[in-house]
Amino acid sequence: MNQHVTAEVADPAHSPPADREDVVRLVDLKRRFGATPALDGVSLTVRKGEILGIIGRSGAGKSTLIRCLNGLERPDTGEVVIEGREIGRLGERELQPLRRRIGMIFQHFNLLSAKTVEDNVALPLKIEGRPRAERLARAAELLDLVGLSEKAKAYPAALSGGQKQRVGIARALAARPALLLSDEATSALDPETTRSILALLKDINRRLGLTILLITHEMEVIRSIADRVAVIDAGRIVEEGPVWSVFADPRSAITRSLLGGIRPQLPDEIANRLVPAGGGETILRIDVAGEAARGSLLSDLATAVPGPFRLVHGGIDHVQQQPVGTLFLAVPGNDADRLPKLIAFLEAREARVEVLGHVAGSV
Ligand SMILES: Nc1ncnc2c1ncn2[C@@H]1O[C@H](COP(=O)(O)OP(=O)(O)OP(=O)(O)O)[C@@H](O)[C@H]1O
Repeated sequence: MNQHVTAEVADPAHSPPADREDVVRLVDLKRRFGATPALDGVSLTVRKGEILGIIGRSGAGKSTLIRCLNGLERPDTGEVVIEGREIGRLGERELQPLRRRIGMIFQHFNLLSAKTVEDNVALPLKIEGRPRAERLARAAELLDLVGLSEKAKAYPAALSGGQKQRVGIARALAARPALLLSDEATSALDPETTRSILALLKDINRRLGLTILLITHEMEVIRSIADRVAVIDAGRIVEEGPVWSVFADPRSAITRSLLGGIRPQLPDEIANRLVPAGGGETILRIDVAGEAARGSLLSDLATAVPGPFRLVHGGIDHVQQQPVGTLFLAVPGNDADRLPKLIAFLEAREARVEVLGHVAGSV
């Protein structure tokens, strides 16, 4: 892939953010289908230059949110403001140019099979009535950006899924949008291709300052590239914040459940032996992040509260360059004073500690 953005690509619409102005602002959006509140008071902003991930389970309201954003659906109440313009009051004709400010990529790519790769990429410019030479020049520039120059004359059927999505990304950028809206864009791809597409999106975001709103049901996608995450459930935003802090300290049950697969869990062979009370060993779950996870927490703990403990599972991971970790400790012994001291020491270091239970003997 071309690692250098040409001056022609890095136009003002793509320049890095000078300030934190909002590209999209949703204010108390409500949309009901019969008795179902698909959106139940959603307020959100997408800031210029950021990658915001919206995650939710099936039926949470993600598609309705997207349709309200691109004007295909009118909310019952609330405002959709794109680059400072409230789209709710606009007629279909006024909506068209605003829609072009949003480039979209889709789970199933939505390429036109009868058109070549370069014509697919150039399609938004054709709709704008741009001359063919200009369209093809822009398509060539974008195919270079996504690393597919040699496929310009190929038809979509000759491409792999990952290549098709690269074409989709190039097409979404053709009209120099203010926002790239990614609707489950990696859900149909294998893990390796997913990683390469997410890396491409991150790269485009960094180098061109492109604002991205990414809708997904996979926490791994959020973790790989988003700056901020909003969790939607039953039409409401139940949690929102920088990705690393939501990973480190998920507040809602739905976030914890969405994180379930990628946060360390107590191995079954220990979890199955847990009992609420008794002798043997006490099993602690310790969640740490940021500064607390950077220091020498465990050796400091051993010095401050002498006596044995063992790390039985877990470790420190990195999310957005921030350490985020979960440690499972087994603390033997029946010194009733020691456990509260251990917990107090850890909490003073801003770790969250949970006593999961006890195992007879040792784990
Ligand atoms: N046109 C419609 N008519 C009736 N109910 C609808 C309609 N569109 C959405 N809903 C309902 O609104 C709720 C939110 O649906 P939505 O499609 O926005 O969720 P989603 O998060 O995109 O789900 P998925 O990931 O499965 O696509 C669901 O209960 C859905 O059944």
